Amino acid sequence: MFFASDNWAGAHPDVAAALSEAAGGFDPAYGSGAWDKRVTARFSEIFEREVAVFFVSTGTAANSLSLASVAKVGGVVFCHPEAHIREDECGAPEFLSGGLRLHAVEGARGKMDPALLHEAIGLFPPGFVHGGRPAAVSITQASEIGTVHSLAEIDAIVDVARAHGLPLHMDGARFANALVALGCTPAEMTWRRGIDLLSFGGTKNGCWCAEAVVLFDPSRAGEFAFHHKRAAQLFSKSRFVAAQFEGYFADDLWLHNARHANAMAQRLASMFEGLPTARLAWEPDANEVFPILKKNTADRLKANGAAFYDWRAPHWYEGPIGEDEVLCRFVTSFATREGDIAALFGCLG
Ligand SMILES: Cc1ncc(COP(=O)(O)O)c(C=O)c1O
Ligand SMILES: C[C@@H](O)[C@H](N)C(=O)O
Repeated sequence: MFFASDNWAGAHPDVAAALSEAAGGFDPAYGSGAWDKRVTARFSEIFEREVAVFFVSTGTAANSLSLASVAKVGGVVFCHPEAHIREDECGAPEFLSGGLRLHAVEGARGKMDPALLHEAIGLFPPGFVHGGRPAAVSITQASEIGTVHSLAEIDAIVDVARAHGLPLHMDGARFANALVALGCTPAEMTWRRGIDLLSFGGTKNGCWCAEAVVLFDPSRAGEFAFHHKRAAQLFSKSRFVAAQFEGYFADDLWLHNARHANAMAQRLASMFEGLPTARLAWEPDANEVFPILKKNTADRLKANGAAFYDWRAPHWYEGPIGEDEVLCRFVTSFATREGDIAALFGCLG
């Protein structure tokens, strides 16, 4: 009954098979081999335009290098207070960019409020060296609290960023989950809306260790390559990341995995809503479920072997959480089975 994180799930057998298949023979190293070229071409097909792709080891690396590539001296990146780049990357974006600062912009359900974003950017008037200067805007899709920006919500954020001449980064650690939740195309959810740089995550959705930075303006690849190498993210045997993505994209496995994970989250959510000792803090849009449980219910689930996290209530969340209650996070994945959910609730009798 593992619901702590989709990071706990293993690799999908088809991705594992693709990796094994790539083990034999020789192929040029450092991103210049046949696998690399094939997978870069596949990314361009998926996004319906030529893109530059750089494999990295973690989502933190993808986020940090994306932001480093648009950094300026005294630069400020605008993101939600709960953004992973601000809360869970130990200063890597700031460090790898040579000192970018992250400025939090409030908004409900894990998504920045465009009006507040416009206001925040205005706090940094041109030439006011003391405060620094705007450098980029970053959104997370799907968000850290399992919500998904609608296309209109992305447009509203992009409009503000464009009005101020700022590039847009998307943290897509759970990109596939958001994509299938919206039912749109990868292009519609990214560059056609004005997204410039994408952290594309495969690890949580069935890969062993496969993350990538996707540049929708391939002319930026030359400069990005130096950020990538300096951060020690240029894999010598990059074919083994490429091979994972090849298996991941084959027969739309990535979309099937994400649809399954999201469906399991919906199932989990409906089960919580049927419990007298639980209620949903907010509806899940993707594969993360946030119920408020009676503490003794949470304790019983853990005592029976369920793995999930207690979660700090976001400050935009106004719903009451009683003294005898706790907000929790349950994450589903491609590997979650109906039986896992039945077992979770079975132990409550
Ligand atoms: C929203 C989000 N972004 C990025 C990441 C990347 O993190 P990591 O560096 O652990 O791969 C995670 C990890 O779970 C995440 O939840
Ligand atoms: C750091 C932790 O939050 C991780 N990103 C997860 O979602 O499980």
